[in-house]
Amino acid sequence: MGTKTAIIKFPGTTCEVDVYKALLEASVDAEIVKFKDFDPDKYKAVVLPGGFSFGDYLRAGSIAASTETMKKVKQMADEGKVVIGICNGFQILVESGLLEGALLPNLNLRFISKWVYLKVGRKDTVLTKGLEKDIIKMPIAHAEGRYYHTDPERAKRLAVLYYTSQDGTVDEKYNPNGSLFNIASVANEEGNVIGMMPHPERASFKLTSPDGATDGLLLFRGLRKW
Ligand SMILES: NC(=O)CC[C@H](N)C(=O)O
Repeated sequence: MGTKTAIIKFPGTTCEVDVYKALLEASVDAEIVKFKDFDPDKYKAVVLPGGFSFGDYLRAGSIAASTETMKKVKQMADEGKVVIGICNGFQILVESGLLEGALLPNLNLRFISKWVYLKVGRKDTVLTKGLEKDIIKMPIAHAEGRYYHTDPERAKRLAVLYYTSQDGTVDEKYNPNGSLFNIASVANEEGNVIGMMPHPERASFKLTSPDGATDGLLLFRGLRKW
């Protein structure tokens, strides 16, 4: 089995270079791979970065979800390897059934781009295990990020990050898109498959964060430790 992390690029993926640089900063050995060239045996982990795969046609993530590539990613997940979806990557993971729930259009039907505070609900996942902070800060940038699950109890069980105030109050006031229970991220039970709407790669460098926040890097270091 390979030791590298694959960053998979579909047509329309836009965040692969940012993710690559952030993983490098977190000392994770990674490379960008075009979706058709992806060979699962070469990797121990996969990141599906953000963007607009296949132009977000039908629903964001739905066309990428039906590719042969995602069958291979599912096989990796079943073997216990790591699968991480960021923003459009999260949309692909729910569309392909690797994660439960759905990502609906934002309640205000607009693309929302802003920095948010996030409360960490689960510390048994690849990205949050051993995380020293309980509240982290990162930007969101999406039009279809309203998390929904038909079973509210399951949603609570699987939730990893919640939109919150700076001091950790989870309230509708701090819900940017209408997500169920303010959920910004969910993982599977095992914690090896995780999706999140916020962009950790955009909060990994002091130079490009408004107040020097590098909480995204803490999450990527989780992958390194795992
Ligand atoms: N930043 C992104 O990954 C964009 C997500 C997605 N295509 C949306 O607009 O909902």
